[in-house]
Amino acid sequence: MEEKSEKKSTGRVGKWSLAAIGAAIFLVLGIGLAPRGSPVSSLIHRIKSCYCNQDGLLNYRGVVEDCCCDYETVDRVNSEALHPVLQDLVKHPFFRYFKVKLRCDCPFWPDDGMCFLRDCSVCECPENEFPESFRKPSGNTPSAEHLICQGENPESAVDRTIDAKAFKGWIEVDNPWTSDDERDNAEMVYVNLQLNPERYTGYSGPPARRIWDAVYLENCQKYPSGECQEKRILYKLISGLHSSISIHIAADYLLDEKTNTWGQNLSLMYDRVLAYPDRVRNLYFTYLFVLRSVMKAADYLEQADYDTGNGLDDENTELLIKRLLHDHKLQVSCPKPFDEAKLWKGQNGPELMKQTQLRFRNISAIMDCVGCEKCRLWGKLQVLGLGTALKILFSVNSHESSSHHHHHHHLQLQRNEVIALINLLNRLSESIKLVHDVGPSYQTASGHVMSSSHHHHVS
Ligand SMILES: Cc1cc2nc3c(=O)[nH]c(=O)nc-3n(C[C@H](O)[C@H](O)[C@H](O)COP(=O)(O)OP(=O)(O)OC[C@H]3O[C@@H](n4cnc5c(N)ncnc54)[C@H](O)[C@@H]3O)c2cc1C
Repeated sequence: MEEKSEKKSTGRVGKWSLAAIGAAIFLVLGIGLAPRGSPVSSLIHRIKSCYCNQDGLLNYRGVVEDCCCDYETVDRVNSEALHPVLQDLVKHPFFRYFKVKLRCDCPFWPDDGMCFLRDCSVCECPENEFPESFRKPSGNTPSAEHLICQGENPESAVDRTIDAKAFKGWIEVDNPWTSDDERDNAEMVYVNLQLNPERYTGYSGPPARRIWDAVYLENCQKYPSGECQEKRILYKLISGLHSSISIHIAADYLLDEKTNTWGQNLSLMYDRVLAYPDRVRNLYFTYLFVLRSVMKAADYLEQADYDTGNGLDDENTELLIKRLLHDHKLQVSCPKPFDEAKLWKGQNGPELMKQTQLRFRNISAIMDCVGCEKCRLWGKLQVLGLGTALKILFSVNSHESSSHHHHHHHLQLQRNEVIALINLLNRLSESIKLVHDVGPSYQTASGHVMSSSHHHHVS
């Protein structure tokens, strides 16, 4: 396998050099000839924001499309400021427990074999592992029948061990962008996200492909060039999330099943994401979009109640949230990562928004059809996170006053939405860092398909 990939990657560098020369010729000719505002000039603008330098390495420069910050700033602020804070934050009790309906309740393909595979490991989870106040809303712990729906690989099962105290004081409110409802308590279980990292699970082939196809083909097709921002947004958000998922699979991959060796599979990262500049650009877009929503909800997030009954941890959570929201580097170099006020303004604005909302709800429902439990967990969490970002940016007070003060007066989030939002931002932040750190090194070391320094054995 290694040999095959080596050959592939050597060929790739050649292809990149040719692509670089081609792009340079195209730019030189195109800039002079294309009239302003024409499709060609918009294409040139896009190519200008991503080009290959003299070494043939892929390099991202300029402002991230549809956003307000450039690639270098995103990389710098992310690595130096946001990534370390987010990594710390998601380990705290408030952010590590996610309430989720894990039952595979697919409304689209009821006969999907994957969804009926049962494994009773969860039955062993003793009821006293759920803190008292976790159990109260639903009356009792959900039955094993309700809890279970996992794929055939051991890697795909969700570890449901719980070890902390409860949350309180959060209001349960609607989100017009998503289909799951936190109030649907009978079906919900709590999952410790730290015990269930998003990584390789072996979920692939036609079942996985069917999900992605349904997401893209039925709900957010790739837009033709020249399409308005409102029509691009959903595709870009999902594509950015898809890139992030692929990067996490490649970053934590089962390299050798026999010895249970996990590590980075850089050739996979390249083949699935880095080889497609569009997918990388969409990752940056999604990151900035979600980051903007967090910044817009700053007042709300700062005043929210992070009490889980773990004194010092909860105080730290509040401090870290403040640090994230008021980071000096971020405020100075990227104060408004995305400008949501520009959207839905035209005559068709409200109608387009309604369509986008319906499509997003559909995508959210499709997550119930993911036939691998761990993938479903992270799929649902991240789609809820995106839905929360969309709600913050577009649904709060959209028909009333748009004044700053008014906006915050009306914003209401479920605890679970906040958990999903911050965990999503952390996942995207990790992906941005991985692309930035290992992308160029992979291309330089063209013969090495896997990084040998990152392997680890798990017993
Ligand atoms: C919601 C969800 C969560 C998942 N989580 C996990 C997980 O945690 N661990 C795990 O091992 N597997 C997970 N999977 C499976 C994983 O995403 C892949 O489907 C699987 O690894 C097979 O990959 P593939 O190479 O066939 O391409 P896929 O990733 O399945 O892509 C399918 C097609 O979509 C297009 N495409 C790919 N990437 C992009 C992009 N960024 N933007 C636009 N179009 C794109 C391409 O045409 C590609 O052929 C998940 C799947 C889903 C649907």
